[in-house]
Amino acid sequence: MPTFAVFRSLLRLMADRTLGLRADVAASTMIEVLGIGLGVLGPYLLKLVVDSLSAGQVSPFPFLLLVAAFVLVWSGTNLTAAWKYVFTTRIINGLARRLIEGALTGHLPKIAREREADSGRLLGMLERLPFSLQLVVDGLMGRVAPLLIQIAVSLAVIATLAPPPYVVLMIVVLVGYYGATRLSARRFQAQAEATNRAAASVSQALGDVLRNARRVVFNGNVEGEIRLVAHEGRARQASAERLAWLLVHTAGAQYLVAGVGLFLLLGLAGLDAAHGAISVGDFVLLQAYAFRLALPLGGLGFILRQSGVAIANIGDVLALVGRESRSSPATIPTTAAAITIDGAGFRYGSQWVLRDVHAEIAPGSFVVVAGPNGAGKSTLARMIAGLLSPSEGRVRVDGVEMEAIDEAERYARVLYVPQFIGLFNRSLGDNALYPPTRHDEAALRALLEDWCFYEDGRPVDFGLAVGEQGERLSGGQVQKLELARLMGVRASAIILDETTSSLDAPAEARAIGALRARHAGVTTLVLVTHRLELARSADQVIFMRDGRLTAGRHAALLEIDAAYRAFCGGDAAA
Ligand SMILES: Nc1ncnc2c1ncn2[C@@H]1O[C@H](COP(=O)(O)OP(=O)(O)OP(=O)(O)O)[C@@H](O)[C@H]1O
Repeated sequence: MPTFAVFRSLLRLMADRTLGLRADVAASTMIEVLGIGLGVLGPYLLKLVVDSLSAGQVSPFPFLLLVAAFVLVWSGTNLTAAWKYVFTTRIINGLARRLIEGALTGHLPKIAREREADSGRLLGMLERLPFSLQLVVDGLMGRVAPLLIQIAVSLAVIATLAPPPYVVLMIVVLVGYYGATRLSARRFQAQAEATNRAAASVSQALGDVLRNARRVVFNGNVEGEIRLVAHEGRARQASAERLAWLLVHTAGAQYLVAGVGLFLLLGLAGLDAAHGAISVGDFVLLQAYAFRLALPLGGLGFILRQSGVAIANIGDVLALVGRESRSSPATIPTTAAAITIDGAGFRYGSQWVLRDVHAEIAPGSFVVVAGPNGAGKSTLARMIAGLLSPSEGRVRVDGVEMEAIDEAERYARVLYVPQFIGLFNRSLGDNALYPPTRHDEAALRALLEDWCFYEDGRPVDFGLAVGEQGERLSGGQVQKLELARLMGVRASAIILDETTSSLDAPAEARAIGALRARHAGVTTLVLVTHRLELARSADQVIFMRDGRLTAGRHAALLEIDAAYRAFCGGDAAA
């Protein structure tokens, strides 16, 4: 995102009434204006001190008054900088909060839908955001505007005190400085974006290793992974160094212009002062303003280097904000879904994994989707749930194509339970009662105890911290918890993508039996599974192989589909 677009978006957010930052922006601007005023006044008071000294006769009281005023103004200038920080901190926190909320609202649905979504990269991006805002809002926007004002005020003051050639000289120097900066700006921005991408790759690599700590450690590859992360780190470092060198070249050109200008200014002013054309005080004033301009311009170089990467980071986050709006609360469906799969197919990129499949799923029925690994079962399940749009044909729920329905409505109608149930690192109760379940704790506890949540019959502790991804629970317990939660969910259809894979056969039969009884007639249940115990009692089996499907009752499929017979193996006889 171009730098000015980033600035524009940030300014718009600062002015947004709902964000409540207007008062802080106004306060920080007023303090800045005060600081600039004092900053301009300081050198002028110093000139008066020097002039009164050069005049020879110094009366102590007015002189000390002048010195006191100078010291007060000097202290005030520094105090305003600290005072302003209180308000910029509020502005930065407000912006960070809004941007992080916006990015989560906009991007979470994408992460949920797409398997390739990369949460490590996003986490790094959001973690770097407050620091990036600090650099851009406080460092760049907070300094460039005052700097420009300061330049204008300094020029105006010099114009009133010094002969016109000095003003012309200063303008020429500033234009030259701007030109030297502008020349390398494009390369600088491209390199800053590359450095930001390299930083994101480090976040991604680190996130990946941390998430897979067990795989790394148990396979004895800590060294290998550290090397991999270090490799990404070196790439980031190399990119940051290239950025720093670009800045050195830019600074070289800038200071060549500024140095020549300063030499001419001080040289001419010194000679004029020596000849009495200007006073020594005027000379002091000129050099003070010249340095007042040169010092912040020099500091700007460092800010520019840091903020180039920061702007790229903020641009990335801004690009995620508002791509999807926060959905309005969905109406809770009251009838079971009828699902029609009509010539549907799906391809990932150019690779077709499903072609021209047809099936009808009756409302309120229990359907088992079975088939070998990679046959396309999850892909079909995700198409039914409206997470993937068919690449050909149509999938309709109650006669409506899912992509035509608002996202919140879509998920309220058809609830998809993914293959991997990642629990929150919260209490067992928080996970078990996670929305949209409407169960109460007592009912859920009774259910879990009935399903032998603990083999030894221990009471279920709802306050238990389950750990990251629920790792303090067994795989079967996680699935029992999820299935128990679903007992309290109201939806037109629930798609269980291998949600029973860790349960033993009796536990699976009991949990699915309970779900069927609970949702009888009001919810269509679709279970993706490799195990065929439940296929026998299902209202329909959808058997998938090589991206195609056959559908029917278990017994009928055994009759007509040799592949299904082979897939069932020993079960076929049963
Ligand atoms: N995001 C993706 N990008 C590219 N290919 C994908 C993606 N997701 C799945 N696939 C491919 O699509 C094919 C079908 O995958 P799918 O997960 O639907 O199969 P499945 O029948 O559910 O398999 P399993 O029983 O092993 O879970 C596989 O070859 C898989 O590699």
